[in-house]
Amino acid sequence: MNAPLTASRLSVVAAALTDADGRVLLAQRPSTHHHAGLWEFPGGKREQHESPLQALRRELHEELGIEVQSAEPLICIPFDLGQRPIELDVYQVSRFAGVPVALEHQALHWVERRALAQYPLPQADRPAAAALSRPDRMAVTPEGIAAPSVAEGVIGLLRAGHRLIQLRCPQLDASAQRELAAALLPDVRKFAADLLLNGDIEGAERLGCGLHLRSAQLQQTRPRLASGQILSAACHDLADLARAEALRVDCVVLGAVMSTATHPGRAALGWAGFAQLRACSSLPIYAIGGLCADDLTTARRHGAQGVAAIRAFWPLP
Ligand SMILES: Nc1nc2c([nH]c(=O)n2[C@H]2C[C@H](O)[C@@H](COP(=O)(O)OP(=O)(O)OP(=O)(O)O)O2)c(=O)[nH]1
Ligand SMILES: [Mg+2]
Repeated sequence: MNAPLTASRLSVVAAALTDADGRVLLAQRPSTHHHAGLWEFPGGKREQHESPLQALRRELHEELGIEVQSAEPLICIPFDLGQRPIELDVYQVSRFAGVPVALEHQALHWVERRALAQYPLPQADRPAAAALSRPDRMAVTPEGIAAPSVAEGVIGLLRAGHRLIQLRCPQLDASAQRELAAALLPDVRKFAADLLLNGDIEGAERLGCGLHLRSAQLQQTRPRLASGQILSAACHDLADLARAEALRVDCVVLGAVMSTATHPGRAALGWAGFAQLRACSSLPIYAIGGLCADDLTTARRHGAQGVAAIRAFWPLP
């Protein structure tokens, strides 16, 4: 199945305004507008003669009565599933003059980042809410190394600031991988991080940790996980993304974006191919395949939550 090709997307700019406590401003759309009553990031359609930042300044002046002083690109989300394909270009704005007033919206709320997903948002905004509240890197453990070295490497990842780690140990049997996860969980929790157990549904259910579904497991029913247990899934195409969405996963890993030494035979999506698939899903998506931390800016520009990688993040030689 191919993603539908889109000649042009409507260019929309929006702002994640943040206050001194890091909360984000959500605005309730007017009752007369498309998506009435849903909560959004203030902004609007970019006019032809405008740059994204000029459009953002104008929209925030019109809608909130504030003057933007600086804006950093957060994520640019191509999204083709709505009434009209859009490209939602979201900027983080922490410096502005004035106090936001609802000049066009029904209401304004300053929202804790973790609570953003609890608001009814337009589908296209879901990846932006995730970009504001979840890690931009997923570190995956390398195969072929002994359990003590995996444990040492995972502690190194936590110390280096990684907060989302997928434990993938095809060299161990399922019970040894589960044992390793159980031993690592106290440290993972101490760092307020999440550990995703690769492929072991029963293990994740028992240990109360996260779970990363292999693409071959996407046909199954939703695992019984509590709301704090992150569910992610490996996806390679549109059909995988649709199944992951039906399973209500929290995020997916999509690739390969670049061809890699570990999967030489698999055709690479390239960033354009990645964005085309991204546009057909409302899930937060980590890009994988020949990528490293230097690719984070490019990843965000193509609508990715961030980058997933094995060797690029692994702290041991
Ligand atoms: N501003 C904004 N628009 C969004 C978000 N998410 C989302 O799907 N959209 C869609 C809704 C609209 O179809 C389109 C642009 O919205 P808009 O209604 O704000 O446009 P505008 O401010 O220029 O308003 P108007 O001139 O049409 O009255 O983008 C979001 O977070 N913020
Ligand atoms: Mg608007």
